[in-house]
Amino acid sequence: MVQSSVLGFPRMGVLRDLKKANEAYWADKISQEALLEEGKRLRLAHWKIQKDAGVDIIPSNDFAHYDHVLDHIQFFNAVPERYTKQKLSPLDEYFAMGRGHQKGGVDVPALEMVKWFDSNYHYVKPTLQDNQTFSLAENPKPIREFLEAKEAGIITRPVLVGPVSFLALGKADRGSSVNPISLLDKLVPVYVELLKALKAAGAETVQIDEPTLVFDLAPEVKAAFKPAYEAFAAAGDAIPSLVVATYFGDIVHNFDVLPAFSAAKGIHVDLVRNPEQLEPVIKQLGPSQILSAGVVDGRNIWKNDFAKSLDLLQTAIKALGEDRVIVATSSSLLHTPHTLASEKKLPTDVYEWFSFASEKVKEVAILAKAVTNPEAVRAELDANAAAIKARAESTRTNDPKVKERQAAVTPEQHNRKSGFDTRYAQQKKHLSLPLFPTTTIGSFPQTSEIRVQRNKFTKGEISAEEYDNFIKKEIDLAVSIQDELDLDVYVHGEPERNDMVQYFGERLNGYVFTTHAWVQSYGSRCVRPPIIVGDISRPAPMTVKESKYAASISKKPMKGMLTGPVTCLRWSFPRVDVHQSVQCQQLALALRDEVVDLEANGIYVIQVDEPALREGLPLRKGSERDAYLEWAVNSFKLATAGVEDSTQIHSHFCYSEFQDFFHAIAALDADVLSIENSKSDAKLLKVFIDEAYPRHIGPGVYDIHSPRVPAEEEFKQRIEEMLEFLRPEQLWINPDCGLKTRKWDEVKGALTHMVNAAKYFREKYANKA
Ligand SMILES: Nc1nc2c(c(=O)[nH]1)N[C@@H](CNc1ccc(C(=O)N[C@@H](CCC(=O)N[C@@H](CCC(=O)N[C@@H](CCC(=O)O)C(=O)O)C(=O)O)C(=O)O)cc1)CN2
Ligand code: MET
Ligand SMILES: [Zn+2]
Repeated sequence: MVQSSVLGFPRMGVLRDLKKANEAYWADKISQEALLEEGKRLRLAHWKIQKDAGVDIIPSNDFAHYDHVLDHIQFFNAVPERYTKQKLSPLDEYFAMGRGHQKGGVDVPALEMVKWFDSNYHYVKPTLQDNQTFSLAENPKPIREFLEAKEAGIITRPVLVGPVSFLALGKADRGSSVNPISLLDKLVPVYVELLKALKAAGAETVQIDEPTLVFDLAPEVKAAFKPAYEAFAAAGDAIPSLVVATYFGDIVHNFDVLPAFSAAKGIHVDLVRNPEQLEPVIKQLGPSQILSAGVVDGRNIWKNDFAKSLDLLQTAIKALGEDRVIVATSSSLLHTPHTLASEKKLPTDVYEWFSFASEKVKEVAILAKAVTNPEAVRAELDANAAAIKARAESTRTNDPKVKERQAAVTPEQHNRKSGFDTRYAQQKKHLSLPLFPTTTIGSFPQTSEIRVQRNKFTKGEISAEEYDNFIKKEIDLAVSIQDELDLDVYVHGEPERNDMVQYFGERLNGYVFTTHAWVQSYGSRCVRPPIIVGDISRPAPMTVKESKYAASISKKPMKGMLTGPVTCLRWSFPRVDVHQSVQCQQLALALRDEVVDLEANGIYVIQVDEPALREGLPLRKGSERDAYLEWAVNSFKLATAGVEDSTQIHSHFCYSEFQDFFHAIAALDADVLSIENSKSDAKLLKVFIDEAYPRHIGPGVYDIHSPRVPAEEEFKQRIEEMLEFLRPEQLWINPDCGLKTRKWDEVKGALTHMVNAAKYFREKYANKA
């Protein structure tokens, strides 16, 4: 019999229940018991959804109150001393690592949080010491949750991040220099202890995730698999059997690692991303090893094409036999929304094209039956074929006008009229900016008042005019505060935007959007990615009204604010029927019109944000990366190059790893770049001298993720450090990202100090000149 399996289920619940419970607990509105009870309720509900769908292998320990990697940090007792010494309850210590803790005399910042592979999910980085030790926490979470499910009558397959990936995804703590992978010998025995305990509790199999296998691995990381998995093999029957799971890429380039898993029961591979790895992987399996075939997409919301999946599954069964193939999701379903059933406003034809997590678990179960006995699920197969056909034939997907315009794109459209020196000379005259110009990244606090008014407008409780007037008042407030702060380039504050991507999706043809399709981004923060269903075009200006109004009441240059084509694409659910480069170029053309319209309406500084440009970089070096960089950079240039030399194009990136990516950022040819650098060493800026970067740069001078207001001295010191690497006439002074998650008093305090520091250097350098 072919079995079905799910690698992980989303945690938030139907109505973002977990977000609400966590935030209520943080605000002291509910007790710790109430929060833990809510977690338990959600886990049970999610197991039941999978059981009722007929899934054979259901995961446990995939749930997390904040992040699953953070769970491992805690149950392996790898919590840095700055947290343990606070003697908080385990739950509070856990949240302190996730989001910092400032309460009752305790003041510790959060651990670093970074992107999970190429997704918009963020995990907490294991932060390791030179003298790091590991041990198993008392009553560790994987055991607790396994028993919880068992009590409810479900024998689950616990999920663990494997030891090599756990270490490889970590880093040395500040002040330590340990190479994380060198800690393997200390960590593996603790895994063995945990696996033994799981076996004793009744677990037959464990899913052990080693997703780093899709990367190009450093030799010492690659070499770590053998000793780790030999230690597991040596434990024999004392531990459950293991299925080693990989996802988000292919593992063919790491086949020399596979012998390390010879004692494992099976290997899971992502056949959505890389179907071509199926046959080579089959050849690599040991004589009785199982293939877990990831055919149902964990990263996107399209209904599975059963005919296509069944083809892959048949190939596997022919080679391995029914008992050695498991039908699975490609990855955890963490990256998909909870259920399509909540969507009451989708066009009916389009509704039939999608599957969210609760529907995907049914697909896995149906495929497992269909592959050996199609007649048993004939109705489901027919309905699926009809839905796939309807989408293929839909007129929604095709817009001949968009295609015509794409066919007519010329190389010249990607280039500004003149080089930077000529442009800058004109911009200087036109904008009359001082040395060390100050600005912000776009958003100002999204207050609860703003959310309430938007919600009322969405529900029809206030009219469009009332909502517009409210937004105007918010812009008035933002402008008057910037007057007081004496900033140099203003922003309107983005009060009209629910989210920097969703907002644009809602204004473009070719998109549909949802009402409840939330996906966790980090901790309790969620996003509702809009869905690209067809060719994209712009029916009308999207931001001109607000920017024009803001400019009309402002005595300084007003910066227009757009989300770039790559970020719009990456933070949406893209189509899978045309290449992403095609969708990105369509977005670029729509944004190009917006940029030109902003300019025509008196906006002469325009920022096009691309924070997802780096995240979209293919995980492995090589030709795929080069191809991505070419179309991604071209899309940005196409979107922005339609303006006069005197109009200044800014772009913003909020991640610090720009070194390996420098050439792509430089190739964008933006007049001004703002980058997140506040948490890293200013030395990283050296690349800008080494590469003789000619244009202007605003490395974030402070971290907006923290409520903390840095002193004026800290700003001065930071700027002083930056001036070691950047020329004074090149340097802008700005925060490291938008201020939407902050409160107004924090913003005013920090920006006052920031502007004062800029003025200090302005004076100092004026005297020098
Ligand atoms: N798409 C995207 N990805 C990103 C970022 C980003 O800004 N956008 N930033 C980086 C970090 N990730 C982030 C992700 C989410 C949030 C965030 O603040 N999310 C908000 C939701 C934002 C939103 O869409 N809000 C809507 C809907 C608000 C809402 O909750 N409405 C209630 C009803 C209104 C109420 O009574 O509160 C509901 O629908 O239930 C709005 O403002 O209109 C949240 O989780 O709280 C921040 C950073 C990387 N990835
Ligand atoms: N303009 C956007 C903002 O200020 C850029 C955010 S990048 C995640 O919020
Ligand atoms: Zn940002």
